[in-house]
Amino acid sequence: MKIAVIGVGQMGSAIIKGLLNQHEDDIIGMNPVNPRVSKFAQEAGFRLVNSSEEVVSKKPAVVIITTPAKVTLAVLEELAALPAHTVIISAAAGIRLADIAAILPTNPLAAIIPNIPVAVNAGTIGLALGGHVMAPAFDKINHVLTPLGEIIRVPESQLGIVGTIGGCGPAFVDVLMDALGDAGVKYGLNRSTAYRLAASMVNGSGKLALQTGLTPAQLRDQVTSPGGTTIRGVEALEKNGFRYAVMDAVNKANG
Ligand SMILES: NC(=O)C1=CN([C@@H]2O[C@H](COP(=O)(O)OP(=O)(O)OC[C@H]3O[C@@H](n4cnc5c(N)ncnc54)[C@H](OP(=O)(O)O)[C@@H]3O)[C@@H](O)[C@H]2O)C=CC1
Ligand SMILES: O=C(O)[C@@H]1CCC=N1
Repeated sequence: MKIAVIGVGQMGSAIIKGLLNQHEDDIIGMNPVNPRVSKFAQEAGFRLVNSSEEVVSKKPAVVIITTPAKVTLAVLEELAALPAHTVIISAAAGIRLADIAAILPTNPLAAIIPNIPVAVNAGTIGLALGGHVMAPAFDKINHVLTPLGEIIRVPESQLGIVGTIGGCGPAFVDVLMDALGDAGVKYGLNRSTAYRLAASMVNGSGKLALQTGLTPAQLRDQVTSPGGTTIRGVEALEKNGFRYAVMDAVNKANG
């Protein structure tokens, strides 16, 4: 399938890596030319173009927009001549499906908020469908997104909070892993061992939650042995407002 990714920055690159890992789609990236993106295209092995006209002329089956929100509608205007069957998937946080439909009224539309782990096919992708998504378009959306990670389908009204937890969340977890890494170094681990330990622990905790379906509180209770060490750490987290700090991070990012 011919897939164009418009905006080959952090998110666009992660999506391209995830797509190239999994199947042999024909990937076209579109980005203003610069050494960073040229090097990435050469190393990863996809075609790079630098104008919307070139994207339109290639008649892609799916276009994924990962440009900054402030330029996204202008970029979509440039893509208005795409064939009506081209599915448009916008990953630009804050751009509404209605705004896209005003520019591309006949194309099947979807809005997503992916996250950076799509690069290793372990992403979390909030998905809201827009107009004209009949079975063939839905199949194309699934073809593109399923290999990238878990799809959380929600009404568009919930895409903001899904994007805050799923899309911003990796940065919050990265802060946690960074702090755990520092703590490991304080107690004598070398830095790479400390980071590997933290990442593996986060990976396993997520996997256990998904596979068992237990609540976070139930899982925490499995770890806190009576009179043991973990409950003392949990007490310190409560004393220091960890739970509120996390909720307030979501408040701020979602605001
Ligand atoms: N990063 C993330 O985890 C997530 C990001 N998103 C969304 O993805 C979008 C991009 O974010 P992010 O990747 O972090 O930002 P980046 O700044 O890393 O990437 C944006 C890319 O878009 C390119 N660009 C700018 N203008 C145009 C244009 N007119 N045509 C084509 N390409 C253009 C930039 O080019 P240049 O090389 O010149 O800078 C850059 O490569 C945002 O809308 C954001 O909301 C959504 C979910 C998660
Ligand atoms: O920071 C941002 O604005 C984007 C949206 C979700 C994750 N990154």
